[in-house]
Amino acid sequence: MLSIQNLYKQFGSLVAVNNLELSVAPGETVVIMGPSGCGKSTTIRMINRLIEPDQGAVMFDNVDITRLDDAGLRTMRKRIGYVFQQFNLISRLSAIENVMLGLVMGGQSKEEAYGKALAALGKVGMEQAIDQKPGQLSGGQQQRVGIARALAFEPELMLWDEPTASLDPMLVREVLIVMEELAKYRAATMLVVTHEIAFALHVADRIVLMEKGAVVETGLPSQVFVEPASRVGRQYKELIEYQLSTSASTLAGKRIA
Ligand SMILES: Nc1ncnc2c1ncn2[C@@H]1O[C@H](COP(=O)(O)OP(=O)(O)OP(=O)(O)O)[C@@H](O)[C@H]1O
Repeated sequence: MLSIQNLYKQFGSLVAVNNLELSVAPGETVVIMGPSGCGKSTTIRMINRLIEPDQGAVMFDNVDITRLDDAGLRTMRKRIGYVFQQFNLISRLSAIENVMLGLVMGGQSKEEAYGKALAALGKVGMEQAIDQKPGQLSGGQQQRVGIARALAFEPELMLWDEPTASLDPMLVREVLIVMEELAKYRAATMLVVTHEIAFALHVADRIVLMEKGAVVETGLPSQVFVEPASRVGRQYKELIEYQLSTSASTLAGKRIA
């Protein structure tokens, strides 16, 4: 469904993405991980051209997104949902107005947009708060509205750029649960950049590990995190083992276990 070929991006003298190759099959949930600055966000943003690639192709349904003109790109973006790290909601608009806005701007009638926005807010468990303004919502609720805004277009592909990174740790879970549900029901093909290891282990069909702008390893979570073939994979394995051992001993020490 999505095939990224030879993708390259340089900022000044810094090579952020270096001839990256990556494919995602229909319905798959692929999680991209790797150290800070390895080019994850730049890659995901080049797919819908929030960042223009210097070279390479992004084939989606046999169309090269990098070669689309403005009108073609606008049409294509309706098929590709994008969830940002920052929620980017408009503070003077209610939750449902935020979700409706893109639909109405895309030419849909208010009635049609309202119906789709309501359904999308229902999918993220926000039907009780449709009239609240962003300032009245928690960070987790705001991000769920951000997810509904993408879902309202019924996208075939959803791109997630660190969707929990701006959240208080106590609110991360509610967003991960929504993402897990979407992955479970294959609501869309999902390409997710995240540092949430538990989500990657539990929900991803496939993990892609990046280092220095390129893919260094790809495989099932059970392969990549258990028998890693790359340096980055071994670092994640050690991190997971450390987290498991410290949580187990802490729980035992606190007599919770
Ligand atoms: N607009 C820009 N101008 C200059 N350098 C940039 C720009 N955007 C990203 N970079 C640099 O490109 C490299 C890759 O950045 P990117 O944000 O893609 O990394 P990342 O893997 O998503 O990191 P993180 O996990 O910290 O978000 C980094 O060295 C970053 O500083």
